[in-house]
Amino acid sequence: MEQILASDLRKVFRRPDKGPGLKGSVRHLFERHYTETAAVDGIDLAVNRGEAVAYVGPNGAGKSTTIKLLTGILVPTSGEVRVDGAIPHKNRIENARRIGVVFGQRTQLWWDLPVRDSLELLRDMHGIGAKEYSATLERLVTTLGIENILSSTARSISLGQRMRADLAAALIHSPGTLFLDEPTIGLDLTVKDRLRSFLRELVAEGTTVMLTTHDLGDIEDICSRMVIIDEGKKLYDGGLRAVMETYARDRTMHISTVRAPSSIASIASRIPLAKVSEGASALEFNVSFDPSVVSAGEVLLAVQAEADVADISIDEPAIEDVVRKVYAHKLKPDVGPSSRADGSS
Ligand SMILES: Nc1ncnc2c1ncn2[C@@H]1O[C@H](COP(=O)(O)OP(=O)(O)OP(=O)(O)O)[C@@H](O)[C@H]1O
Repeated sequence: MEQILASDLRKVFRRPDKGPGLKGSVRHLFERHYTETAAVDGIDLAVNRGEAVAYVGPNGAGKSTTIKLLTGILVPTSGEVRVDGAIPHKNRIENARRIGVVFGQRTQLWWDLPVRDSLELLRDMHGIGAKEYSATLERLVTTLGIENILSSTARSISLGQRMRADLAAALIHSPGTLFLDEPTIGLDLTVKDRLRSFLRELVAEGTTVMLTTHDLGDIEDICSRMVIIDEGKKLYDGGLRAVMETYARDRTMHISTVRAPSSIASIASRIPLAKVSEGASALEFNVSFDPSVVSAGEVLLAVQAEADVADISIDEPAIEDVVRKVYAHKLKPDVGPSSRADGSS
């Protein structure tokens, strides 16, 4: 059954178009001009229960606006939206009881209250029974590792701790649908891993997750389906694997050396399956490779045989590049939950 349903969903923002200075403001009083932006422009979406969907696109594509429409924060200009059977902006309280929301940049914790008090306030707001509350709290505290921050105020904890506490706040009422907007932004790798594996567990248990992120690692770890939007319109809806294998394969290793390598060509000849290019200075160069063909370890061994390596870093493809490539090559959309490109359901 579909947990999230959007049909020809549109949201148009209207901004006053004033000329500069006082003259512009006065003229606007008599002659009103507006600029309209269709932030969400005819989106159709059907997400099944227990599905984890990555909702991605470049800056300004309309992701946050869609999430706001699905969570009832915004009212659509036209079209239909339903989450777990309810119309979010018409049944705001009912909807809030059934969904969990994490906006990575904001917190729903009370800033000056201990985390435990915030969770208790949410318990009262959602009318959760004592037994159910203590069982859910115990699970969240253990899985998210937040025992030692329960008595600290949200103001006084680190970003990683706050994100985990925020996730606990979003899940304290055991929602069936979880909306996550950049949930791992600014977190270190250990905390990211912990959050990602917890989210995988929830999905396996049947929670529906809609994830907005610029982090390809989040997407690969949590989701099996990807929806790409740009300028408010859907560009791709289908299996994640098809997109990743076609457009997000290559990694780039940036290498800096103690002495300038004698020849880039001789490095390239050792790793014919990779592409070697010059770097920003004579002491740097880059190797682009497909990890399914040649591993990072093999690349490094080949490089070390020719150059005195001082430091390396490896870039993952940016989500913006993936979107650009999907757009440029028109990867065939595989719309609909029952016909994923990678066969997942
Ligand atoms: N309240 C608003 N009033 C006017 N225009 C808005 C408003 N909110 C968003 N927009 C515009 O709608 C478009 C989509 O914005 P939105 O925040 O949904 O994009 P996004 O995909 O979430 O971007 P980002 O990745 O930068 O967060 C943008 O052009 C933005 O300027």
